[in-house]
Amino acid sequence: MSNNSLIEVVAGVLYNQQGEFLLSSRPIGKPYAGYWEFAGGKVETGESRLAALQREFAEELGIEITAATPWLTKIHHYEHAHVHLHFYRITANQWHGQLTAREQQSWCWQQPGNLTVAPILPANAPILAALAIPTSMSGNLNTGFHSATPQQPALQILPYQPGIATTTVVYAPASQLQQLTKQHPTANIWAICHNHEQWLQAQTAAAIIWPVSSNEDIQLLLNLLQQHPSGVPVMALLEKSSQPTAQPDWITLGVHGIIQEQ
Ligand SMILES: Nc1nc2c([nH]c(=O)n2[C@H]2C[C@H](O)[C@@H](COP(=O)(O)OP(=O)(O)OP(=O)(O)O)O2)c(=O)[nH]1
Repeated sequence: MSNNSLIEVVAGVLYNQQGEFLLSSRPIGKPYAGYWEFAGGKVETGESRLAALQREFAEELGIEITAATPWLTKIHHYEHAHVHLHFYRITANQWHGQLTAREQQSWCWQQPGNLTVAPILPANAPILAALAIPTSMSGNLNTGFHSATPQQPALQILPYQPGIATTTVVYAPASQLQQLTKQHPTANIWAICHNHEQWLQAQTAAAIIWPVSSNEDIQLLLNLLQQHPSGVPVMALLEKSSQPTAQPDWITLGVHGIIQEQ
């Protein structure tokens, strides 16, 4: 199937001041009516993605979005349409107005990692899992990483080793991902990447870890985020030795979160 037959869709993960995000139910009359989704919809011809997001949030929820950060992208084939989904994050200070259900839909605030509504749109399950990944972590590649602030969902990830419990979240070099996934199909594996080839391999991982120790690492990551937006969340691992290097504004460039090396 050519890319031309893909329908471009934008969807926004809208946050409130408490760090909760918004889900809405799809109105009656649409495919998957009653399923929960992020507000959004199809990009119209000649419209930018941000403009589409602003229009959809105004039409569906009566609020104004002033900015949004590109986050994950995903292609999904439904029976009714083949969609290219572009997910954005919208922080509490990037929108204003009174939330109003303008399409007879329901909406509710949800905590990352603790969903209380069902069913959700089939394409959205990995997206909701990604939301439960903290945006701030610390640790090091030898011993593992953990959430850095108490407000974040708690998470610990450990280096992969044979025999480790499959309920543990682990990381391994991207080159080993395929083999490890075959051995442990249900495991939650993050992939460490340093280059373009590994970035593509890692698109089946639960998340990408991108170690940053030089300006070249930064440049390559920024190019990849631009040219091959990721379907899985990307964590920039800021190595101690890289601290004097000027850091870009990672989150607005599409990185999910930061891991500070300790
Ligand atoms: N809005 C939204 N759509 C999603 C999400 N996840 C997902 O797979 N989709 C799919 C469902 C639909 O096939 C497509 C969005 O199309 P839509 O029918 O909601 O778009 P729209 O509001 O522009 O609809 P319409 O004007 O054509 O009635 O993307 C999501 O989180 N939010």
